[in-house]
Amino acid sequence: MELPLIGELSSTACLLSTIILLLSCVYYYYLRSFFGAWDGLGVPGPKYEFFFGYSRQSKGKTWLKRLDDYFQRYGKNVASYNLERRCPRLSTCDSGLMKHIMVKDFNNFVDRGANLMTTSNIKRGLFFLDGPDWRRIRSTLSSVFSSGKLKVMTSHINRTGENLGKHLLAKATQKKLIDVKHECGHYTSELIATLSFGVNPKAVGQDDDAEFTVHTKGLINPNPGSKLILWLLDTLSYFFPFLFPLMFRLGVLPDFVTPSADRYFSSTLESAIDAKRGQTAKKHTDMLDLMMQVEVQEAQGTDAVSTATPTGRRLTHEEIIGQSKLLLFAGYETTASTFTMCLYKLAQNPEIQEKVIEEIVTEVKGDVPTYEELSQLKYTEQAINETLRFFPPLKFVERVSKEQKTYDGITIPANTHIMIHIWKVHMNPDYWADPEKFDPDRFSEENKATRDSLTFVPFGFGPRLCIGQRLAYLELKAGLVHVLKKVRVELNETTEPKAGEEMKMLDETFVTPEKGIKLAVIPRE
Ligand code: HEM
Repeated sequence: MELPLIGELSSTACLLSTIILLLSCVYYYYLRSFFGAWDGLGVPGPKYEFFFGYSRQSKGKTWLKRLDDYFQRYGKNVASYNLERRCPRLSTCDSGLMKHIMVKDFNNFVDRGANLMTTSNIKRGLFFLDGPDWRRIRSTLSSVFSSGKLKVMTSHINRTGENLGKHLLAKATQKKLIDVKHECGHYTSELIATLSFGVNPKAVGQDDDAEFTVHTKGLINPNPGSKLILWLLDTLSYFFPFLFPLMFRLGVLPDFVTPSADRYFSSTLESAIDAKRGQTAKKHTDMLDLMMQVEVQEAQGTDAVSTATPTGRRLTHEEIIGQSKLLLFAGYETTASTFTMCLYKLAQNPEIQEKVIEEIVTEVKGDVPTYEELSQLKYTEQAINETLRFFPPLKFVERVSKEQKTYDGITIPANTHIMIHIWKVHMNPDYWADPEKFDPDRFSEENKATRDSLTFVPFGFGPRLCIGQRLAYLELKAGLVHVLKKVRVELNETTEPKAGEEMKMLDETFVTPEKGIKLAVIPRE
């Protein structure tokens, strides 16, 4: 074997060093292109230190805890850079600034910039849309959630609620414990299926998850293998930001939406739409019916955006399928986890549970509550709100700024990714006295009148507020009425966490207690 000559070696080394130097220069200028955005603006934060300091200072801590460290150190507004999106990032829990972003200067912060890497048409769902598409579809969907439509939905909700009440009473009579998340999940999954597209999976009362529930749970929940790949790529993309979009385009990245669940819902929805088209002169009650009323027939060659009416109320067939999938996803986990945590908190605080029962008994005259009676349940709503303050199903909401502007001395550069940290607002002692105490009276009319409304934002705020907020309250109140008319919930020696222990969640994205929640149910009469 011939050995390479010294001269050849040095020229190879020279070539390699030049390439490395060139790549470093390109990478440096690439980072500089967005890494200077906070310079001279005076907003405190780790900024450049973020790059390495993020992991070094906060070893072994979850990202929420790490962020908490930053809030402690820098205050309510923390400036850094979002390496994945290649833009400045502002993390905030400042109710004053939130008011500018979410309400006063909303037009500068319309977009959420949520880029879901998927080929599914759920991407056409309201949550993921920006700009004119978001405005058009938001105004169309608003009519689906009007008081009149919600009133009609109450009878569907009562049917499912009654079944849940009877099922829990049977468990109570048999002295069986209940897995609260399982029962509440079946309630909300049955409701969202019925209300969204008139299909009843009859989930309530079943031991196993119905096919519908399995797919709803799995829709945007990559399997552990995919999660690991996504996590690795996510970490690598801090150094090679082009990696994520490139691999997605090449089709080698796991889809964020589970393909089997996506196919299941596409075919279920297409069948439901076909069946509905075949019907003549019927009452329109579910969300799919309502969306079909404003559908633009693509077959007629009309383009939804350019032919939108002045009120912007038009939807294409593809958008209807996308909205339906999104409503399933958005409406299932959020409401199920709130119902679960509310029952848990009521079991932990029997005197508060007693007050809720008392109100239900006083206000709800018959076996099933009317829409009007549900709206009279003030204390019950206070208990739901206090649960949402403790356990907001979404930890943060996002916005992207259009132009650089200054609000109360804080300058936000253009194209900044803003993360509004709901959990930090809700647990902030500057806004809430004794935040760790569960106290529904914080939401009494008198207390509400003296509180800054931006300090309680489980559904977001302003024009991009959760569109399903009123439906969620309706489902939660009706659920509580049907359950508490039949049974009381109590802690049991198997209930986790034990008194004084912190509740651990499976991950930081959703409110899913690591060990589930088991409660005893006691018949009320
Ligand atoms: C306790 C239950 C729920 C909670 C806590 C919740 C929370 C949220 C939050 C925080 C946002 C973002 C708002 C913002 O950026 O300002 C949101 C958006 C949204 N939610 Fe909910 N949600 C719940 C139930 C529902 C239900 C039942 C539905 C529909 C069936 C729904 C549909 C949506 C949609 C479509 C959006 C996107 C709105 C837009 O971008 O215009 N949510 N939700």
